[in-house]
Amino acid sequence: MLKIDPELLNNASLSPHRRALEQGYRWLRFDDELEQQFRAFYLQGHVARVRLVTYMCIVLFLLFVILDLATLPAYVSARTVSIRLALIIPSLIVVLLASYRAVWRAHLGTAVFAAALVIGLSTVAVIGSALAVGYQIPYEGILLVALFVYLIAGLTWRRALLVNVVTLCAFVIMEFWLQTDPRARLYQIVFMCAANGVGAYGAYFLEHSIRTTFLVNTLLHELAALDGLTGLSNRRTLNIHLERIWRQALRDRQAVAIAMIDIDYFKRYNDRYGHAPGDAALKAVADVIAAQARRPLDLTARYGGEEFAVVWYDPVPGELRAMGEALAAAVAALRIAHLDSELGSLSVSVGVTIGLPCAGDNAAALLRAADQALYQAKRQGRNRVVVSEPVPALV
Ligand SMILES: Nc1nc2c(ncn2[C@@H]2O[C@H](COP(=O)(O)OP(=O)(O)OP(=O)(O)O)[C@@H](O)[C@H]2O)c(=O)[nH]1
Repeated sequence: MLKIDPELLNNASLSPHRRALEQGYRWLRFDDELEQQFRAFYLQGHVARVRLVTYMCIVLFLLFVILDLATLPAYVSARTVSIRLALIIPSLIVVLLASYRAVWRAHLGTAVFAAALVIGLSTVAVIGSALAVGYQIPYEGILLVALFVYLIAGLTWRRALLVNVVTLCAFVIMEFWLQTDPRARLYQIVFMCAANGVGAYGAYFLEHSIRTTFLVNTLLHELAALDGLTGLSNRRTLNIHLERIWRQALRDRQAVAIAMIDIDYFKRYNDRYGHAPGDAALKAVADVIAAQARRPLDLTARYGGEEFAVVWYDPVPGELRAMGEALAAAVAALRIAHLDSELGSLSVSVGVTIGLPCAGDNAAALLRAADQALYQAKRQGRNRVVVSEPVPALV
């Protein structure tokens, strides 16, 4: 198993990904929501490979058809070739189609699972159909299929195990039914079980590592993009997001608004109540701020210390003040006691501004204008909202 650096876990926020890494996933399953995310990640990384492997399989099975026609008596090859052409090749074509059609791609995993099942059972049928007419054909092909299903097909471990257990059962039944040589039967069943053991063991560790990679990837992304204390975006993410939606707003001829929010007298709060309650208050304020920007292109960030930013894409200009006041009211509604503030409870000052992007400008001017509005709110006595004039030349 891959060992995770404990420092990485200590620094990451308490996300479901961190929890999964701490709790482990020896049964190769996460909680429902995380499992869905993992499946999407797994599929995304496997589409190209599954497609390539499917082409290889089609070529391989067509070669088997040629081999059957060249080496087997006609009364045997008539059976084996028809199974390969009527069942195996069509199931592989379905997988190929699912890998190409965007609308079907969500079902690619199911298509591979069904194809693997068809291939496993058809291979048993190929061997059985020959045995039924008294002809022993090499059974090694089915060992190849078992290892292929575990290690190459891109199936999750549980699905690969299910396919192989079903195939193994069918193989054992077929051997007892049609195999007349008890020594051959014993050897073939033992080798099938051994191939399953080796395949299942290898596939387990492979998927465990892929799950670890998925979790660590997400944690690293969180560490780079989010603020560790509040879980909001950090300043770097804010800047990247702002530049991105600025360009989009320029294309769509839409406005962008920013609110800068700063907790009032937070130094006094820390001094009176201590740093840990200060952290808890920051987190509570961050949570209510996060609830004020929910549309896909909106963003809430911790700008630094006790200062936050909210970005709204395409807001209604006449509602800017109301949006700023909603932020301040949501914080006031927390009723966090602050006896060293005139109000007796924690409050925020808010500066809001709006801009309509023009070619050649950038979002920094908007951020500066929101910061100046916040500065004015502080100078005017705190616990208030100042809405600045739209950024000149931007609106
Ligand atoms: N507990 C805690 N405090 C923090 C954190 N980040 C910054 N601070 C504190 O926030 C305080 C900010 O103080 P100032 O910049 O003087 O602002 P203020 O006391 O809020 O005064 P005004 O903004 O003018 O109302 C400082 O005491 C910082 O130590 C943090 O992550 N946790």
